[in-house]
This record gives sequence, structure tokens and C-alpha cells, in this order.
Amino acid sequence: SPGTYARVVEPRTVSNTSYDFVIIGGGIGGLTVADRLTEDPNVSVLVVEYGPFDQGEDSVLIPGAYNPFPYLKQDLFSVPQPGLNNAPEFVPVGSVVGGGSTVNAMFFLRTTSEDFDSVQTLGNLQWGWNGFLPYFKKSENFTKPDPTFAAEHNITFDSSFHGTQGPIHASYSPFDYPGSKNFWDATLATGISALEDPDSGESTGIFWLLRALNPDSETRSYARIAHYDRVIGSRPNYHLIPNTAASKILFNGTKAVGVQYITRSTGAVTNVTATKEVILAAGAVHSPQILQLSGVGPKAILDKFNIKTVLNLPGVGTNFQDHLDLAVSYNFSSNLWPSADTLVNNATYNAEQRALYDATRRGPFTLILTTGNNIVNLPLRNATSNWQSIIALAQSQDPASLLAPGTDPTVIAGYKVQRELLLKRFAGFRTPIGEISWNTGSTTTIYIVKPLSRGSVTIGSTDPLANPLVNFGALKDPTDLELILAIFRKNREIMQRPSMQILGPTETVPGANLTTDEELKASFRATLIPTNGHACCTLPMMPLKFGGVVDSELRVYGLQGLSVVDNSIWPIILSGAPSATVYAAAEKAADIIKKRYGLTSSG
Ligand SMILES: Cc1cc2nc3c(=O)[nH]c(=O)nc-3n(C[C@H](O)[C@H](O)[C@H](O)COP(=O)(O)OP(=O)(O)OC[C@H]3O[C@@H](n4cnc5c(N)ncnc54)[C@H](O)[C@@H]3O)c2cc1C
Repeated sequence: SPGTYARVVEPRTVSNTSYDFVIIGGGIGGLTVADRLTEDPNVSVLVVEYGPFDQGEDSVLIPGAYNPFPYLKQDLFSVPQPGLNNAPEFVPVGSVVGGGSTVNAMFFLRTTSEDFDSVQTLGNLQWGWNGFLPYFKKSENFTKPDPTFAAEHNITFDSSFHGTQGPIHASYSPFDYPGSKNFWDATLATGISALEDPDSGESTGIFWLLRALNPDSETRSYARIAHYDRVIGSRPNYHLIPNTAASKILFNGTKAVGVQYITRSTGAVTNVTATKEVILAAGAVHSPQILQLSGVGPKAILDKFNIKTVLNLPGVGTNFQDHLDLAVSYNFSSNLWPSADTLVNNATYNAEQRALYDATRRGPFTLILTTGNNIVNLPLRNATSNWQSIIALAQSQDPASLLAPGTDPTVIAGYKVQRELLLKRFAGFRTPIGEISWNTGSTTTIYIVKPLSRGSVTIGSTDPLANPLVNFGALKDPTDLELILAIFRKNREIMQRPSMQILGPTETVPGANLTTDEELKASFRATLIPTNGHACCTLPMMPLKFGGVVDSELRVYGLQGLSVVDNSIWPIILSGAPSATVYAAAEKAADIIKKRYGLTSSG
């Protein structure tokens, strides 16, 4: 209803005013922090958001009608990727209030506790798993599945790891296609074990996926509802302007004192003052762009565009990482009915099931089509007996030569320590490096979640409305291709087990006829997507000597009054899907910032 938008302020209302905090970006990090800071009625917050509000479209709210494209930034492509036959690749980022949470596939999956050990090892003692778990719980409203349904479908969980009072709903789709059981059994037959709860800190094995799904309405639970609509009626101190691009952070010396923004419909430029802090939450692709446009970043880049240097900070925009995404396709001669394909190919079934959903909130429309409910998370050692030679291949690489020429020595040093840490994880059993998910129809998706290659984000012009140059750095390190091969071959093994074979699968892409490592790798280079929309790590929380950009309290080094609260802060990409962890990290960030200024939580 229009009433929910009551606090959307007109640009003219904002101009020449001042707020305690100005937050750039109304995605997961930005809205979570805005919500928590405005619990203190004496604090004023403005969120500047590039995109519009969604209009409650089915494509946003209903899992079975999911379509992210209308709210993705349509014209954002990477620079050509030499590792992928020189193709430029689409860069998916949500450009809408709620950011990625409005467009994502609703995987609500934490990461292994070993990822937090890594964050700690890289200089952030107060970011351990045990201290972080309360923030996971605070952000979450977990609903148990129906016990009969759970028993029939291999759903297990440990309630002690979940929160039930938080703003984001986490629940299981109350539907599955029959083929999932075949996949489950085939996976177990390869020696992979069932995992009780992937949100417990242990995250390897096969398990049922939790989704950011409201179990009453079976619709998306996302930051716009959870951290804006939910509270806005009682928060005159919480303002948000949509359709507005932050163009730069304003500095007085090295202190951030405000934000300049552009009203996209008119091009009008406005300055707004932040008396306490500017908080950067434009996501891992745009936050480094905004910093560079504001004069904070590698000096050579700032000089190239004649931008006055506020601070030479070499790490800004380096260390770019994302999950890799490989689709494997099949024909089935005797697949079970229905499958995920039925909803796509059979209009009668689709109409019946939509009517069922509308009437009862049950059936396949409670499920996102592209991936199944079952996920297999694999550490390298459980994927291949070749794990030692893969680690040896990685060790034989010269890290400096895998980064762009001229990369700052601190950034190279940080990359080296990350690689050493990652290779230790590769030799263990607790960090997944890959995931497999069969959608019960024609597609299995393989994700590589711990790539060794690194990319970058840099400005390509001084126009704040132009896209930055995104370089995935895909497959720069040849080890990444071996990781894909290992998971791919494990997936073939699963497909060859009797409970999948009775469905009569024939692999059509890459194709059953491709058998040698070289044939398969050539196919991967042609079909791999270098992103799962999980861009991260471009303003990493690491020591300055390792190319870090923010300290353990999320403050940008060398500046005052500027914090970062989005998915840019991780040093190494998380194994899990990012959103659950970004919500929790933003809850932690809000506590850190509240403490810094003595704010209350009375809201
Ligand atoms: C298609 C897709 C599918 C995904 N699927 C999943 C999934 O199933 N599970 C999961 O956990 N994660 C998924 N993700 C990833 C997840 O949604 C993101 O990692 C998460 O949203 C990152 O949060 P953030 O706060 O860093 O940034 P975002 O949520 O992206 O928010 C950044 C916000 O900043 C705004 N912005 C950018 N530039 C400016 C500017 N100049 N001025 C003002 N505002 C600006 C953007 O419009 C955006 O709203 C998916 C992402 C995509 C794109």
C-alpha cells in the first residue's frame, strides 16, 4: 500500500539537510544497519539507493514465478575474460530497494565455521564463529518443517543453532519433486554423508536447503520488508530516497562529512551532510567504485583520471571474488513425474499448480525452479583422490604473476597469505570447495565456492553513472579448472549410481562423449559462468600490510567517519550463499557502530 512508502522522502526535502548517518546503498547491509541504528529515536539516518522500490510483482515474491532480471542492472558486463575464450560476462547485481535480497534465489545458507577461523587468522580476532553465531540467530526467524514432511524428505536440523525472533524468515519449501530422493540416495551411495544442519558451522555433506521464505504466505522474505516496511511506520528518523545514485563521498581532509548524490530522473546533484558517519553499503561491485570516485584507492588509478587523492589505499577494488557456476544438462528417458521441467513444459500442470498455490500456498510454486532442495557440499578431499596434486599445482604458481601487472606489494602479500590458508583448508575436511545441486529436471548446477583466482573493480571514467570495469579474473589460476573438473567428475559418479541410472540420464552438455580432462576443460572454458551473483571481498577486512581496506571494526584505514557494511568486507569468499552471513555481519556492524557513538536500542 502507498502508506508503506510514507518515509520515502522527496529529493527536495533532503537537500541541504543533515543526518547523523548517510548510508550509501539500500541492499542487505545498508537496510539492516539503517533499521538497527534508527532504533535510537535520537538518531537520524538517510539511505541513498540507486534503484526503485519493487511493486510486489510475482517475479519478486513467488518462488515458482522467480525472475531476477527486471531488477538487475541490465547493462553491466565485465571486461573480456581471457580464461573464458575472451567473452565479456554479465555481472548480476540487484538495483532495487533490498539489493540482492530482492532478486536472489533465496538460498539461506550460512558458511562453514572454518571461514570465520580464516577471517580471524587474517587479523580479525573478534570475528570468530562463537561470537558471530548470536548475530546469525538475531537476524533469523526459523520455522521448523512439518514433522511428517521432514521425515519423508530427509530434512534434518538442529534448533539450537537457529533464531526464531529475527526479521528474516527462514523456512523449507513444503514441496519437493519425487526425483530428489533418487539424487539423495545416489549421493549417499558414493560415500558422501548426510549433514544434520548446514547452519551449525559444519557444512559438508548432502542436506536440505533452507530458504529466505515466509512460511505463512510462502513468499520471499527480504531486506525491504524485514528492515524497512516492518519498522518504517514508527521511525520518523529513518529516511530513504530511491532512484538516486551516490556519486561521491565528501571529505574534509581525511574525515568523511557527507555524500553527493544524483537524482537519476533529473540529473540534479545534491550534497547531504553526515554528522557522525558515512556508511558504505553499495555492494562489492559499486562500493569500491564510489571510493575511487571519491579519491580513495590505488593512486595510479586516481591519477589516471585526474581525481584528487584523498588517500592512496592500494587495496580498494582488488581481491574481487565470486562463485563459479557450471550448468550440466541431461535428457532423461524415464524421469519421474512431475519434475522441475514439468512446470516449464506443461502449461496445464503449471496452471493447476499456480491455482493450488494461490488457494493453499502449497505445491511447486513454493520452490524456485532453477535449483533443487538438496545440496551437496564437498571439500576437495571428498571430491577427488587427486587432491594432493591439485594442491601441489596451486603451490607451484607464482601469486604475483596471477595479479595485474603493477599490483601493490601489500596486495600481493595479502594474496599470498590467503592462498596459504586456502590450501590448508583444501587439505582438510571442513571447508567445501564445491557444490552440486540437481533440479530434478534437465539441469544440474555445479558451483565452485573457493576459487583461487582474483579479479578487480576499477573505475573506467569519472562519470558516476557509468559502470565500473569489472574483471572476474576467471580461471587466472589454472588450479581453478582442476577444482571444477574434480566436482564435475564427482557429479558424474553420482549420476552413475543405480538410483539415478533408473531415470535414464544422458548428459548432453558438456556431453557424455567428452571424457578426457582436456576435452572437459575446453568445454568448461566455453560454458562456465564466472559469477553466481556473489561478488565480494573488494574492500577486505585485513591488515594494511596485506592490502586490507577496513579494520576489524569496519572503518576504512586512514580516514575518519567512514565504515563499510556490505559483502565487500570478507578477505576470502564465503563457502555458503552470502546473504545469511551478510545479514548477520550487518547486525554485528550495527552493534559496533552503536557502541562507537553510545546509541541505544530502544526502538
Ligand atoms: C541473481 C542473484 C542471485 C543470488 N542468489 C543468492 C542466493 O540464492 N542466496 C544468497 O545468499 N545470495 C544470493 N545472491 C547474493 C546476495 O543477494 C548478495 O551477496 C547480497 O545481496 C549482498 O549484499 P550487499 O549488502 O553487499 O549488497 P546488495 O544487497 O547488492 O546491495 C547494494 C545496494 O547498493 C545499491 N547501489 C549500488 N550503487 C549505488 C550508488 N552509487 N548509489 C546508491 N546505491 C547504490 C544497489 O542498487 C543495491 O541495492 C544472489 C545475487 C544475485 C544478483
